[in-house]
Amino acid sequence: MTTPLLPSVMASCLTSEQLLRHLYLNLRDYAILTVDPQGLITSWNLGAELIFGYAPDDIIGQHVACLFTREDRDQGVPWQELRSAREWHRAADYRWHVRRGGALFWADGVTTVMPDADGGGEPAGYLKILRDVTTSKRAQDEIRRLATIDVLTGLANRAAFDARRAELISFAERGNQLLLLLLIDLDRFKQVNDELGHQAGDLLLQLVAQRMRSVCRESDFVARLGGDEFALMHLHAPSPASGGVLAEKLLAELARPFQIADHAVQISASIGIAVCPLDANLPESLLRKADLALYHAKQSGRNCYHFYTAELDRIAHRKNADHTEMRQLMHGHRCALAYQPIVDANSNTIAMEALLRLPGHLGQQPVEYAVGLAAEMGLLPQLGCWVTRQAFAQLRQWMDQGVHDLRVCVNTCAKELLDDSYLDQLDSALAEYGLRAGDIEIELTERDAIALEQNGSKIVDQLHARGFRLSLDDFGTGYSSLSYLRTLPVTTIKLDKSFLRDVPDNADANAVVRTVILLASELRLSVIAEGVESTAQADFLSDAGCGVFQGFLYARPLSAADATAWLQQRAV
Ligand SMILES: Nc1nc2c(ncn2[C@@H]2O[C@H](COP(=O)(O)OP(=O)(O)OP(=O)(O)O)[C@@H](O)[C@H]2O)c(=O)[nH]1
Repeated sequence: MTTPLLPSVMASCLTSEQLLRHLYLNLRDYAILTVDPQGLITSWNLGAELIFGYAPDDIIGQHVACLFTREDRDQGVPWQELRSAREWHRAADYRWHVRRGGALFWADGVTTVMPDADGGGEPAGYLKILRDVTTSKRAQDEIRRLATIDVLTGLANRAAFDARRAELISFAERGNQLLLLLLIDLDRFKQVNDELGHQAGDLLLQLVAQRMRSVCRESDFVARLGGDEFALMHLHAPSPASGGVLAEKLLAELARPFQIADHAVQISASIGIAVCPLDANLPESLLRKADLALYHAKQSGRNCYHFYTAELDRIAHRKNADHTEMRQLMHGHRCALAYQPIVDANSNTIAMEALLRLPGHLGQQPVEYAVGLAAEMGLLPQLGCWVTRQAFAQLRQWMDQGVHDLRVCVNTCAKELLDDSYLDQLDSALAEYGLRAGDIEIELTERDAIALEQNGSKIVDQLHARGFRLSLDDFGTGYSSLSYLRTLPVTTIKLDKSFLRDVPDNADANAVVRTVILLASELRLSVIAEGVESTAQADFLSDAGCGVFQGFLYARPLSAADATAWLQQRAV
């Protein structure tokens, strides 16, 4: 509603007193009132009447405090406002006020002091001007609320969680209380989206939010941090262990099937718990520790909870250091390959297995650890490509030096083979070094071969079709599922060294080895015996029909230079 203002020509003809009087009487949107030094209302304009609902006769002579809420009155706000106006000449009035009948409205106003006529001593009174801005206040509050809630579930969102976490930590510290932070991440939620669709996934998240709320107390703070990750903060915990009780309740509640359209969906969750102030008393660090615990719960097989421990921090630091080391190794090309000869019954070297060697801490770990780390960091294609090219370059060099009938064996894993660029980089390395696919033997473990098959990958067939030799590494340590031997297009099995431990002194061990060799021969597969350490073992294997060996009896893994010398010596 607009206030009818005087036309400027007319205004210029008025005295200031007339102008003020006109405004006082006509401003309908603004409440203008005066109060005496004691706070009693002395005048009341039309705007005040309209906004507060009191006629002048009803209100003049009342204390201005009656226009304030009960809480503000209890806290002395009306008197404080007059005091501030006296000390600072004005006081902002931006708060809830009370209309006649008790309804509240949000006021935007100011209280100023009116000096007494001779300009000194006590003020003559106060002038208060305000307007009703409830609509815009509610709109602002709604905007603020929307900025702090997760629209899908109605829980607090990440921003609200961050703000509240800091507040609760200081409550906990001031009140000597324990604050539990639980991070909850649904397990394999992606599958729900993939199988039932995104809408069903959304509905599930909403139902999960409801169940979480049902497990918590009113005073607990529950938020959705994003995706399928939730957080719960619980103040006044009687002990750190109560976090475990709460986590178990949550896990049990989430384990009950969710009805989504026609489907009863069964899910689980993993939970990480950190306790303030025992684990951390800074918001970021408390969150990081709960996150480490959650990561550990996921690593431990999911559907469980885990508390933060200093050991997790140590592991995380170690992992961080390993990540840095791996990045530096890849960047500075500081990896190397060693080569272990594979010999036939006549002691001819028929192949060299390329083995990755890393310096530093990573070098002291099993090679699978480094490979897993590279996969985690997205560096596996780069590492695999480096190994392949290095091994191919070495074979080329040996061929150029006159070595014939030698293959190089390169180890791979399912993750590497599943990378889209794998075949292309193999092809281009073959072309670059002028090699044939038959010069290369690709080794993968049974476990990896099965993982590839379960993944629906055709890569093993594609490698076979291109003419690469394929061998099943560490045969006998994985599933040893004989049906895979029939279906996988492998040319060779590498009998794991654990088979040879008691050969030839133990009749049962001998029987197992003989049987595996016989089976391979029936399936027209070659067998390479790994880990041959004694002539007695070699003789036994030869008698059993295995004619290809690898092990310390012949040679340990050699540097590239030593492997070259080995080959030259053999040629002589
Ligand atoms: N329906 C739905 N899905 C979402 C939403 N936000 C994220 N996601 C999906 O939630 C999944 C969360 O991924 P992760 O937590 O890494 O995967 P996960 O399958 O739960 O696997 P783990 O946590 O390792 O057990 C991703 O597939 C996201 O695309 C959402 O608002 N609605």
